Order: sequence, then structure tokens, then C-alpha cells
Amino acid sequence: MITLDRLTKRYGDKTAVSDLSFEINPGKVTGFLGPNGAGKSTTMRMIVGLDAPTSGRALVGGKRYEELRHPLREVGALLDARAGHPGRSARHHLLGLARSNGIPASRVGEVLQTVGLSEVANKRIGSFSLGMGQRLGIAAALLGDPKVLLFDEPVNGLDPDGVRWVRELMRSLAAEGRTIFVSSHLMSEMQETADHLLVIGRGKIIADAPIEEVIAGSSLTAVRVRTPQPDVLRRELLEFGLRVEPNADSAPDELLVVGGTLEEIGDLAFHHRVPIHELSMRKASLEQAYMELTAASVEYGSPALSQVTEVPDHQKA
Ligand SMILES: Nc1ncnc2c1ncn2[C@@H]1O[C@H](COP(=O)(O)OP(=O)(O)OP(=O)(O)O)[C@@H](O)[C@H]1O
Repeated sequence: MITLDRLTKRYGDKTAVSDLSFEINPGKVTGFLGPNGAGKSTTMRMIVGLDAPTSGRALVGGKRYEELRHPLREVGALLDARAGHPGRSARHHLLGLARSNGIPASRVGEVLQTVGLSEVANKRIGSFSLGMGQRLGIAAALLGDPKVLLFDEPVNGLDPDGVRWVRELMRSLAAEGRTIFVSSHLMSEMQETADHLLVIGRGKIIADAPIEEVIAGSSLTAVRVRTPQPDVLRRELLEFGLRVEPNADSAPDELLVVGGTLEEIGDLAFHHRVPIHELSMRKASLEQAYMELTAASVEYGSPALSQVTEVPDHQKA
């Protein structure tokens, strides 16, 4: 388990992480999301002792990183895939880490196998592609067989096969009861991998909830109802306290209802003898839910496309 207790980091006037308190539990993949500059890497660096908090604490299994006797055997991290001397071979890099952490050398062959680098184990790290570097970083994180694992953007640079491999690895590590904390900007990938989400913006927590709850909380998650009596049903739904979205694109017999479950809406229609021709859930994607959640905390936003694309004269209407 990872515990953050009022964790704060300031760089001069800039507060990178502000009073963060939360727990990351074992047996789950917890996704760590937030816009660029939100404070994700800084938080992860403080958990593994690479940055000192200005105030507050980050604990792994109840201890500060500095208090861990064999840190790599308790917490593994992929924070910077370029770590490791470029002139060294992958095997030597891992052997060095194993030796300094009291990990048997036999473990090196095992993790190289796990990440699919056995055949290039004796090649120089400097000759590795971005994806191979990511795999080596993951091998280093797994070396001490730790209960807690942190991955900062682990699928960065990986091809689709590699992305799927990382997803399956995270899921299986969590299924073994480990604590998996992973940051990513790839929402579709997070939607497939994470059980729980922590969303931060400008150093503060915006959401700490199961992924299904985050998606259900989006205004784009709604129940679609088709009925020959939309006006009657609309009135009853509003009376019941639900919201009916005005939707110019809807067919005349269709209502989009926010805030209610399929069961509640079905029962309500039955109670008022309103015939139903369709009752279905329209789920927001994680990307849509995330964009809504973080809209107010994007520090380095993108200009509207019309501002950056010059439309050639001959294409103008
Ligand atoms: N060593 C440093 N010195 C000064 N400011 C820093 C330092 N490290 C981080 N920051 C600032 O702290 C804030 C949080 O940065 P951090 O890298 O943790 O964000 P992030 O969420 O990981 O962003 P990204 O998604 O772009 O990787 C940013 O505004 C960043 O400029």
C-alpha cells in the first residue's frame, strides 16, 4: 500500500504538489491522471525518495522510502526509461542493481525473460530503441519482486503489441495482490487497464474513485429512452428529480436522461403506464469524463484548431 499524507512540494513560488492525501491499495491497478504539469511525476518521485517533500509524507507499506532496508525489494519503479549507462549491457545494468540491493543474480535472467529482452541481454543499452528501453525499465522495476510498483507513462514508445503486453502485465501483477500505480495520458488504454483512478490538476486531487464511478459521473453518461409518449414521461422524470437533456439531434420519441439508472427509469415508466420501446445506457468514454473533470485545471491548454490552421484562400467558403 502507498499512503500520501498531506504531501506537498514547492519549487520556489511554484507549488507542484499541494497537500495530497490518499491511499493506493493492493490488488488493483490505480491510474494516475492529470494534465501536463499537474504534478504526477513529482508525486511519484517523492514516493520513491528521488525528491524530498516540502512538507507531508509519502509512505510505502507504512514506511518512508529512506527507512526501507532493501528498497528495490519493497517498491519498484519505472520513472525514466533512459536510466542506465548507455555503454553497459542490459544484463550488466540489472546485475549491478541486483547486487546493490541483495537480490540474487539469478533473478536477472528471469526478469529479462519476463520483459522479452533475453536475446538482446548482452547488447549495449545505448543501442536500444525507445520501446526496448521501456522494457528494460520495467525489468528493473520487477527485479526485487516488490509488492508495490510505480510506472510513469509505461507504454510511451511501445508498439501496439507492447502496449497490450504492458496492460496484461499490470493486470496480472495486480491480480497477484500487488499495488500498481500507473500514470498515463492514453485514456483509452487507462480505460482498459485501471480499476481505480486518481485524477489531479494543478497539484490537487480532482477525483479519487473507481473508474466506473468516474465514467458514470460524466454528464455524457445518460439513459436513452424511446417512447410514444415522450411528453408524459419527461414530466414524470422531472418530477422524480432526474434531468432530461435537451438534444436537438434526438428523434421526437427519444429522451436522454441523466442521473438515473435503467431500473429507476423503467420502473417509473411502468408505474405511470408509459410504453417503452427502448431503454439503453449511453456511457461516456473515460476521455470524455476526464476532459470534463480537468477542464478547469489545464495549465497548458491547446488553442482552438481554427487558430493554428491557416485555411488557404482557395479553400475558404
Ligand atoms: N525540478 C523542478 N524545478 C522546478 N519546477 C519543477 C521541477 N520539477 C517539476 N516542476 C514543476 O512542477 C509542476 C509539476 O510537474 P510534474 O512533472 O510533476 O507534472 P506531470 O503531471 O508529471 O506532467 P507531465 O504530464 O507533463 O509529465 C510543473 O509545473 C513543473 O514545471
